[in-house]
Amino acid sequence: MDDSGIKKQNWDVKETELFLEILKELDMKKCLDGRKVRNNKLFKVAHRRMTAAGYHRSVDQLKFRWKLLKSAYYKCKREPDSPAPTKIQGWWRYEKTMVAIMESRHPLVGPGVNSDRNDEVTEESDGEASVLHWPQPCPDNTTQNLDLIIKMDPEMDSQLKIGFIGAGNMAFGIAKGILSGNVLPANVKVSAPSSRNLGRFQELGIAVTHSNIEVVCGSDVVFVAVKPHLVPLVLNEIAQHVTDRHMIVSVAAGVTLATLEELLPENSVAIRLMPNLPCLVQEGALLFARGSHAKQEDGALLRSLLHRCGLVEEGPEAWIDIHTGLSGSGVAFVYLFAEALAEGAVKMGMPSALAHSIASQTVLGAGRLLRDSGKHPAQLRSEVCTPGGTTIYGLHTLEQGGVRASTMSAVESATERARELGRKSTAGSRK
Ligand SMILES: NC(=O)C1=CN([C@@H]2O[C@H](COP(=O)(O)OP(=O)(O)OC[C@H]3O[C@@H](n4cnc5c(N)ncnc54)[C@H](O)[C@@H]3O)[C@@H](O)[C@H]2O)C=CC1
Ligand SMILES: O=C(O)[C@@H]1CCC=N1
Repeated sequence: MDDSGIKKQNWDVKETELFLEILKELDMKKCLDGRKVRNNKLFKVAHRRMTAAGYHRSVDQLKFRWKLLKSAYYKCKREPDSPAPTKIQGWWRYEKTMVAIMESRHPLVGPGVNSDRNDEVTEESDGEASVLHWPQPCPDNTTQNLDLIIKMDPEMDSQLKIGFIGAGNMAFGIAKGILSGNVLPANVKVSAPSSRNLGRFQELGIAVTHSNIEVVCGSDVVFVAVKPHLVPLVLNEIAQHVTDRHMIVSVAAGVTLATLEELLPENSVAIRLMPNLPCLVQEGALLFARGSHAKQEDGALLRSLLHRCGLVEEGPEAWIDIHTGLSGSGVAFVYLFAEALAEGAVKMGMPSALAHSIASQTVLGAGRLLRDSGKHPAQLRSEVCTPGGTTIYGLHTLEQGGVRASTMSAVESATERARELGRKSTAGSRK
């Protein structure tokens, strides 16, 4: 076979970064066990995702690129002080992600272990790109992880039918996020009693109806996005149409999995999700908990659907109310702070429009730096403070106003309120 096309590839930075991010997200450490068939599946998923992003590389090209990246990683690991040049141009850009990928599979690559450090290649050398030599079989959960990856295959998302009951702000935020992934607008339907909010969904190409039952009958995944007190009413209405085909995802604050499961037919797959409004701009923070009949792969499917909405995490149900206070409601606390920042500037004489525009950019920049640097907020705060400078004077004033205690109390109150709504929904569902 002529493999010159495999060896001579010009990869640009963005493409390589995307490839590594995909491998990291697919958690390849758990999936590659040296068996060619599994490697192939993993690289096929990566190939589809790269293609969807506009990068057309064959599976063999991806494997060869990965082999070169691994080779560079081992070179640097062997000679940390003055690594020999690698065959990867601009290697330093990728080193951090490679370390994250490789070192998360630490038990397999540590010193003295039969690691794959000897399978280095250069672009001119061996070129046996189709077999990756992984050191030893992964534990038995490999098959399960592979199932998860296959569930997360974007092609699968594109075939799913998604329904929303309720056409409010949160349904719109999630729908926008989902559509920026692999779900097609033609596969989405939303219902609400009045047409008032439906227009903006139609603008996205989503079908609309006034019938909740129509949404359920035409969907695999149904998001229940009505106000919490309406959840029992809606679930009573749709229950007899819910089958084992469905995954019912409630975003209602406080409404517990126990309530959802009580109102749905036996063995229904129910998930409790707490999103937040920045899903609208794909910067949401979402936490979900699975009901007693929702399997790990149902969680993986939901993650895959929502991955463009922002950060998606799974946790025990007890954390959902806390997340509601921290993040579902927390965005409103941040807006209050942004508004107050701007008003402070207006008070000092700046035009309002400019003050608000700078306040929003300040919140955005502070948030991105906090997330991307991985530093503790106190560390970043100290980096802004010059001794005797302006910031420490301002911080002193904030502390005198009790901003820290009142923010903590705000999260606490919102969490408690979510718990209270949960108790009410449980009582309501038993009536
Ligand atoms: N807005 C937010 O930032 C967040 C909201 N949530 C939760 O999301 C849910 C929805 O909240 P929002 O979107 O803010 O509310 P919203 O008031 O904007 O939307 C509610 C929608 O439900 C529709 N509706 C009312 N009765 C209905 C029925 N019987 N059948 C079908 N649709 C019906 C309304 O027409 C409206 O379109 C709530 O349970 C809330 O706790 C969760 C996280 C954040
Ligand atoms: O205020 C509420 O009840 C909803 C839940 C979290 C954000 N908004």
